[in-house]
Amino acid sequence: MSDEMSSPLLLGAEVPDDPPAMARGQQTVAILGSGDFSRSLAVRLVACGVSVVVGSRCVKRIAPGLFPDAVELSSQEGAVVKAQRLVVLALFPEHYPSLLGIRAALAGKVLVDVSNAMELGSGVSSNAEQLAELFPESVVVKGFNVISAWTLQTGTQDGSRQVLLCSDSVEGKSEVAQLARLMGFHPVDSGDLRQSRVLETMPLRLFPSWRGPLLATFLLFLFFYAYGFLRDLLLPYLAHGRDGFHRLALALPNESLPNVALVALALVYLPGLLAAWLQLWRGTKYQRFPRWLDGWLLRRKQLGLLGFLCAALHAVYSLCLPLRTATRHRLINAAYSQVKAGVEEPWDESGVWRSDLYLSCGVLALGILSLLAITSLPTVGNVLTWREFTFVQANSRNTQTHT
Ligand SMILES: NC(=O)C1=CN([C@@H]2O[C@H](COP(=O)(O)OP(=O)(O)OC[C@H]3O[C@@H](n4cnc5c(N)ncnc54)[C@H](OP(=O)(O)O)[C@@H]3O)[C@@H](O)[C@H]2O)C=CC1
Ligand SMILES: [Cu+2]
Repeated sequence: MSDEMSSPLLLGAEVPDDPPAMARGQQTVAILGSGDFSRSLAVRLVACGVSVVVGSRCVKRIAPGLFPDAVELSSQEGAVVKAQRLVVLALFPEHYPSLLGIRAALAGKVLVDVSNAMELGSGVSSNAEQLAELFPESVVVKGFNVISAWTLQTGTQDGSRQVLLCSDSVEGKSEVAQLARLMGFHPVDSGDLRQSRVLETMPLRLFPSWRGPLLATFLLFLFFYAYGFLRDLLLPYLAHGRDGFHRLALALPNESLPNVALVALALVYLPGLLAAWLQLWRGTKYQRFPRWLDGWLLRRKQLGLLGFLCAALHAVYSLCLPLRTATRHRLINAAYSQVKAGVEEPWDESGVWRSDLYLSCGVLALGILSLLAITSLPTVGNVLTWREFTFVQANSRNTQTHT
């Protein structure tokens, strides 16, 4: 588990901190549309000391009290005229052409497109690119589309602080970045307007970076489970008629899980070694890795967290072992046989030691793995210095020797 970002887009440079051209309170931002997104954004901006004018097709239809008192309501054109530079389009993209009537007013303004794609891999050009074509005299910046109206309103505490921005205009992008920063977000430069194709489909993708690791973990589990089934249940049954099929539900998963955890952990560290080896072999580090390796490197954190999940499940399963009826039965049976055989003190020194050491190693390994998992979370990783982070990551790797 390393500090890798989960998407190539997130690798974009942070937008540089410009000297504030428009300080707090001095700028007026126009928002076109009076729907959910518009309202949430207006509330947020007002709270951050930015003056807001909302442009609606019909101001009278807006319910009183929907927007904070500080927000000025106006016609679409009126709002655009009042805005110094930034005009946020809180409308659905199919309504962009309806703005052609106020094209002259929009000229020279920065249009912030917050829309999302309707389906994956639909058109060739994105909403933002189409907008730029409709309004060639305006600057188009794509952004905020991965932020929900809810996040805008409740603040930025709940994780999603990043605002991905893209535009062909560096200046426009940095103006929007400033606004995002003012609202407490973390603007990230995702490149030129072509990148909007990726940005717009992001909210539609369900855990994109988790799919591969989940599949790998599932297949690994299936493999170890099937192997355990063949070796410990089916073959003894066929060879000696020994019926151990009651182990299918708890004992067998419990034996498969640590194997999956270990292999997943190995898969976390393997691509780094492969990458280093490839760089040495090529004699340069300024060449791109093959796609499969790139994808693998980017998904190390997910693999590691899934490995951690398996290890944690293994711990819980192991704690349940003594609760099984089968265990109780075996215990009573052993006691009975012992009484029958007249044995008084069956203390097995090496067996006792082995079981204690085994459990102790398991607990330690899980503890270290937890540390690794926790420090790989961005919120925790951020409070560690780079040296501290690598120290934890490298040392945990060296001590993972469980089972
Ligand atoms: N809601 C969310 O959580 C998020 C929304 N977005 C994006 O924000 C944009 C707006 O979403 P949202 O606020 O939820 O949508 P709503 O349906 O709530 O609001 C859309 C607004 O568009 C305005 N509008 C302008 N022209 C037209 C027209 N011709 N026909 C109908 N409506 C028109 C209307 O305002 P009026 O009548 O005042 O003109 C209407 O209130 C979308 O592109 C969406 O993808 C992005 C991220 C999150
Ligand atoms: Cu174990």
